[in-house]
Amino acid sequence: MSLAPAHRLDVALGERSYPIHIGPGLTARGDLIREHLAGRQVMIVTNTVVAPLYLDALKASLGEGLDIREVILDDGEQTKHMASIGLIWDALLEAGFNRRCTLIALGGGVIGDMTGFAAACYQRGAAFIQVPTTLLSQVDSSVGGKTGVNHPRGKNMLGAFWQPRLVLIDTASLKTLPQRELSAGMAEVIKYGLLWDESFLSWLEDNMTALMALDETLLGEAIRRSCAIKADVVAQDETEQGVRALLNLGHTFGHAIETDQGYGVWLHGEAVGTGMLMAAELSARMGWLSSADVERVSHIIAKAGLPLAAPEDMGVEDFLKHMQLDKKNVDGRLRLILLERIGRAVITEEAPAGVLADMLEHWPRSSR
Ligand SMILES: NC(=O)c1ccc[n+]([C@@H]2O[C@H](COP(=O)([O-])OP(=O)(O)OC[C@H]3O[C@@H](n4cnc5c(N)ncnc54)[C@H](O)[C@@H]3O)[C@@H](O)[C@H]2O)c1
Ligand SMILES: O=C(O)C(=O)C[C@@H](O)[C@H](O)[C@H](O)COP(=O)(O)O
Ligand SMILES: [Zn+2]
Repeated sequence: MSLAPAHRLDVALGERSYPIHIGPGLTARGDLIREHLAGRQVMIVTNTVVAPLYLDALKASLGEGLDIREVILDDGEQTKHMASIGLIWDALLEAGFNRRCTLIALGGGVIGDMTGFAAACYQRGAAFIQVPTTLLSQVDSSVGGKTGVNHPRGKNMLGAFWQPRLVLIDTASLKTLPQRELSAGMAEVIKYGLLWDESFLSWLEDNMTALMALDETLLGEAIRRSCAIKADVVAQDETEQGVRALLNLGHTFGHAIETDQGYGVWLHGEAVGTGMLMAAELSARMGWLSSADVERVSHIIAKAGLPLAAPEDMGVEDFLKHMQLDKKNVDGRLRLILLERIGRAVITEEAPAGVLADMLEHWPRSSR
């Protein structure tokens, strides 16, 4: 008999509710996946880095009697565009798959976001399952159903809300993850503490050194707590009409950096790390955070190995140009996620333009 996963959480969305299983070795638990397949037809979507590491194990665990195909995409954020979605659709049609097929995303957030988007549109909606293999995708992108691709003018500008049927998180897959990617994922973990749960932030401060050294028990706990917060927020506001926007803390600045520098030059998590510190500094200028609070944010972001300075060639106007296109804005008014205090984020249109511009002008810059 198979062992139970270490943790199970649920994203409560009525008839579209789904489980998140977290634990080491879950890539071998094809039985958990089989329960959620729409039919016999299975398309695994992965990339050239992840396929040699985990594709065979996943296929073997799915067992007999299925029609399993695969599409192996190029790697990287720069591949997160419509042409890659076309390749997934081509593979599905080539295989003759119908509406009762299931797409499985095996990889990081780029693969997860694209597989979900391809599934959302395929024959007006096919089932999909997330098997996330980076820290970032395990704590954030695999949960909540935001799917999509980038446009040269802006991050995630084309997409759909489309929920997976299952999120299967094998924490052992983090052993092969490069340290830079671990840091990037840690940015989104820190985000939950900053926006929702001060006690989680304190726990991260106490344990960051061990987490960055891949302590398995602590990482499992960080992933569980992160997914629990995300599942809670998404269950309250699936399509970002209100509270879900708080999950965008640091992203207005971060997406501006990613778009400006060219996708993949700054990792998403790196840009979010710097963006969260910028949000903290602006919150202090609004009179909400103290300078000790900002120092606290700066310290944990640095401890996770994330950059603090903005790109040296990005001026105030570059930031503002990208921020004007942000999806949260309403009728041309800039909406930001700032911190009222540590552990409590707010959506605001109140930041004065002059204060924002001054903050951006004096922000430290460096080359990468
Ligand atoms: N949908 C959401 O809610 C949401 C949330 C956060 C981020 N995102 C998106 O996620 C993307 C970033 O995801 P990411 O940080 O996972 O990047 P990624 O998908 O590019 O993966 C990072 C790198 O790690 C490699 N990799 C993956 N698993 C590995 C493993 N186990 N061992 C070794 N290498 C491995 C990948 O091939 C890639 O080179 C961005 O596009 C971002 O916009 C989406
Ligand atoms: O799930 C959410 O909601 C988030 O905002 C999570 C973010 O970490 C993630 O980067 C998301 O893709 C950003 O969404 P966008 O709507 O700002 O493109
Ligand atoms: Zn993010």
